[in-house]
Amino acid sequence: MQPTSCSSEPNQRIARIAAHLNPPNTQMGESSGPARWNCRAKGGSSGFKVAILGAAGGIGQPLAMLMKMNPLVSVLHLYDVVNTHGVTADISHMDTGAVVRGFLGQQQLEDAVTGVDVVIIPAGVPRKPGMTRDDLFNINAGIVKTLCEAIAKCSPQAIVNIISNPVNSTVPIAAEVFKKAGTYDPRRVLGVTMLDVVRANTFVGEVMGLDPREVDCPVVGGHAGVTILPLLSQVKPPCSFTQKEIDYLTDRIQNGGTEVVEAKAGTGSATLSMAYAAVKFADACLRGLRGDAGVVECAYVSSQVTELPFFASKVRLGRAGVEEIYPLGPLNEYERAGLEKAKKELAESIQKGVSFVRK
Ligand SMILES: NC(=O)c1ccc[n+]([C@@H]2O[C@H](COP(=O)([O-])OP(=O)(O)OC[C@H]3O[C@@H](n4cnc5c(N)ncnc54)[C@H](O)[C@@H]3O)[C@@H](O)[C@H]2O)c1
Ligand SMILES: O=C(O)C[C@H](O)C(=O)O
Repeated sequence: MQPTSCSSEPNQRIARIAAHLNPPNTQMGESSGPARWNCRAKGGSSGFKVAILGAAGGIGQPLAMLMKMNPLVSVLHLYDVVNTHGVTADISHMDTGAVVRGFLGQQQLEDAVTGVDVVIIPAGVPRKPGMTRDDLFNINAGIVKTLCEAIAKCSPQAIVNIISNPVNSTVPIAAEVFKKAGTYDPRRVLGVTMLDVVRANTFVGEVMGLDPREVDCPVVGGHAGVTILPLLSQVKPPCSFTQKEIDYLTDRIQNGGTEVVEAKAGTGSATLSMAYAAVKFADACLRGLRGDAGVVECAYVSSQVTELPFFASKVRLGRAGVEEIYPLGPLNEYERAGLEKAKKELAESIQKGVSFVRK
């Protein structure tokens, strides 16, 4: 039997492995030059380059694991201000195609985002019981702004998936940062509201005795309280709900995040279901980038569906990012009343985000 062919000499191979087991000193704030800590010098599969910013966090870790399993990803950049090396070492042992590289601290941020196709941002603090998502604004607004400044500079063509709360404000913040840098493409900045759809499909499935994988419930508006507007009249397969079921489902979908925050009792908010939803959404973005037809998901984007500058609705994803935004479709009276409430709160959250960057 012929030995497997390999381009490098055995000594070089060992040296390469040793280099990655003894990474350069990259404690927070220290830079180690452009090489960084590459867990493998060569990748297996051809595919897309994805960066996760906030990769060592509650969402970031399972998200990184699931993205390492995604066959569309060939290079995975993991960035955080703490603990990136541990997460990178751990995930890099998975025998899937993507090459994993870790980046630690602000000085490595630009390297982390350079040349990537998709950036996913779950960086920032989560809620504790009694807090609203807007209570996170003071800390997370600045984090998202800094991260987007680096993306605007180093990867202006990247598709950006924003998870950090309050999404209703952090997406406008990102848009303003890109506008300031002269690199804004509204098709490429997307707020991730997928978890609302995931929850809606699950809860509708429970009530109607359906497999949640067969349920498609659009959720529009935004990602906080009353701005989360499930369109139960448009559920597929078509379902006939009683008013009691509609009240129950609307309340449960709008407060699904709070349900998890309270159950976690001060230790954080949804992380595992969010990582699942984030990967589902990022995978849709990657399939769109690849040129797949008919990739449609809900997302919070720059929009003309209502008079507000940002709104979540069904969008078609393609090579350029958001290639089409679908109208809301026929709403019943209950949903029209919900829409008015949602728009009022959304308008304030959007303005708050815009003012934060323009001040
Ligand atoms: N969009 C959604 O549906 C949704 C769902 C769940 C959570 N979230 C939000 O996601 C965010 C993260 O939640 P989590 O549970 O992972 O929190 P976490 O505290 O567990 O993790 C956040 C990570 O961000 C990192 N971080 C902090 N500042 C950073 C910076 N400047 N640059 C890079 N990384 C930085 C932290 O070091 C940490 O590892 C929160 O704002 C939360 O509200 C959104
Ligand atoms: O509820 C939160 O604070 C986190 C997230 O937005 C969620 O919906 O689970």
